[in-house]
Amino acid sequence: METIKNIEIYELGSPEEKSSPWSSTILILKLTSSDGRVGFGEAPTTMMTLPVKESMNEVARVFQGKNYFDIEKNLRDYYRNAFYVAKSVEETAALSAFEIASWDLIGKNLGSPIYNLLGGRFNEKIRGYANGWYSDCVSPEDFVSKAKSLVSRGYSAFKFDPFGSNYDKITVDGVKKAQEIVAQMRSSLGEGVDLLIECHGRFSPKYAIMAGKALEEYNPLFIEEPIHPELERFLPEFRARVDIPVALGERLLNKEDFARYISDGMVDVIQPDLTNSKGILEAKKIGAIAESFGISVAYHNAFGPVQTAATLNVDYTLPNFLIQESFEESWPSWKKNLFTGYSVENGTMALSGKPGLGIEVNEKLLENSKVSGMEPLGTEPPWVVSGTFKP
Ligand SMILES: O=C(O)C(=O)C[C@H](O)[C@H](O)CO
Ligand SMILES: [Mg+2]
Repeated sequence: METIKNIEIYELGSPEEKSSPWSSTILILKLTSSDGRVGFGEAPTTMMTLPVKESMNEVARVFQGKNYFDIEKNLRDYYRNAFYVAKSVEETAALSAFEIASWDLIGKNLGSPIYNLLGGRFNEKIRGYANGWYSDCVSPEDFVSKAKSLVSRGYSAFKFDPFGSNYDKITVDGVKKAQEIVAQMRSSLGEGVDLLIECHGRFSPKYAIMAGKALEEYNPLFIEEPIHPELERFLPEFRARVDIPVALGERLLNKEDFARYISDGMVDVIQPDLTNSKGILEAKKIGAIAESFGISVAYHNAFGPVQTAATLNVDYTLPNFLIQESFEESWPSWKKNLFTGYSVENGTMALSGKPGLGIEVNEKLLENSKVSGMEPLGTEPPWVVSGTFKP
């Protein structure tokens, strides 16, 4: 029986090269098995780096010495012991890292890419959309100029948050400014490009409807997290009043949450983040739940390279896959060079096809990028693309 022997947690970053404020550090898990194989996982950070890192130490108490093939049993074993915390984002994020690293070991043990163990390549091409590209963009011209440079590199879909510093409420001027940005993006880039509107869950319901209705005529592919996440009971009204598909899911933590949102008519496109919602197998199960309701999947992917590789392995296998988020174009070099094994070219994402996740680590960079703790908060919330939370 092959077991999990060594567990190492790396908090990585670079004081010189900041990444997106919410992921200027990443948490990488390295599992070494009794048969000498190495598997990598990743947990997200945002405002929770240290709690997630501590939760990984808690989860290690369950996974240490276990058979890494026993994905279902090991996660259930944690759940049965955790009692109070099994649905905290810190715990599900920590569990995700161990689950992803276990799959990396499984694929390497069997000599197979993970996607071939989950149903194979239903999708040959994975269309990516760019996020993170619009730092310091305030005017419509700013957004268009940066987007055009990515169009020239093959991207045909762009996610962006055009709402500046509006929060809870939005002013008439704020709606007008957002409308001008989206209108200019549409008129300059044409109908062949998909526009994905990010709200970051910033609005109260009525203001979300006001903002959403102002953007209908530009036919966005979807509008993401229009309403504060705790006010999800108003999403059916938003969907009835605004003729733009609603996307959400990065903050949902398990298949039960997604089943509830879908069956209660709250969402049109789901966006699970498999480093928040317990990893690869849960992501596949969530995708199947959505498929049974005719709902598409566009996995959230905003942190690091192990997350991208794990997500791509699931993307390949989903009949109801829609489009894949990528921040790679805006990553600093330390994050870009940490692993090799997948590509993001001309707006299309692809894995190497090597066993496991399909990626290889740069050991030297792994050792040399160790940091401790997030940088202090700035003048903007850490969840925005830098330089955009402006009136
Ligand atoms: O990528 C997205 O959809 C985001 O909303 C990015 C968020 O700012 C990030 O995930 C916060 O942790
Ligand atoms: Mg989002």
